[in-house]
Amino acid sequence: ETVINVINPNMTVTMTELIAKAAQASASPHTRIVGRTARFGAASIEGHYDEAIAAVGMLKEVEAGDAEGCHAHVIACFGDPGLLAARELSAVPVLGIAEAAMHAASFVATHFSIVTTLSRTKVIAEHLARNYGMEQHCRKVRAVDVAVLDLDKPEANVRGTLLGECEAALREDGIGAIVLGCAGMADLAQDLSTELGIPVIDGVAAAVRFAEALVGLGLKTSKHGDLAFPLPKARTTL
Ligand SMILES: NC(=O)NC1=NC(=O)NC1=O
Repeated sequence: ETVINVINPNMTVTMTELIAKAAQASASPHTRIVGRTARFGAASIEGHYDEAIAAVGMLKEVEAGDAEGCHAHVIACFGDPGLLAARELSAVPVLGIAEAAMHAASFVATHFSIVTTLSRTKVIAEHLARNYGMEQHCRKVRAVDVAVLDLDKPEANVRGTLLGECEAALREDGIGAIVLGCAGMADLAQDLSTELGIPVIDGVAAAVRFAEALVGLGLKTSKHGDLAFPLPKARTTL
């Protein structure tokens, strides 16, 4: 059995449930998904400050997963908060949903656009695309301006707004695929992909399958050099 620790770095349990459901739907039969929720940080992550404090709570859940002997971690927030810190901390593979989604999109299209939540978080996705060497593939980061915790509210009409933004991207951006820029959109990818007739990628599903692939390849996070375990020293623990 492969155990994948899927961490919601925000503190909203209903989002963890949506994420874990999407993760299990994507996983192979012999993979067990353990969904974990950050117990320190923010109810939702919508900016640099939220990401900084959420990373601390996320890292505690990496420790919990490692203590349980999980085979890989998925950081299920589109900012990939604390990704390299988690890779230092853990010896098993750690994937962020943004990195996984962008790579999946680059395998099926020459160019893609990202559709995320609030306009103020677009810069975070732009920084990630640059850091991941994806600037040649990522044409544009768009936003639907729906708050993360409103994504599951019927009155927010997220599906309709997302569909409209995706159609504009298809018309204007010269792309072949769309990346959904929030873990809270995980349940919408399939439906939008069918409606638009193009790959619409949810990073939760992509990260779970890539994690299974790395485990299957016997690959673990390298502890030589940059991602070696953190140096022992006095630290404030939660
Ligand atoms: N772009 C985003 O809004 N990302 C996210 N904020 C969260 O709280 N979870 C996400 O995936």
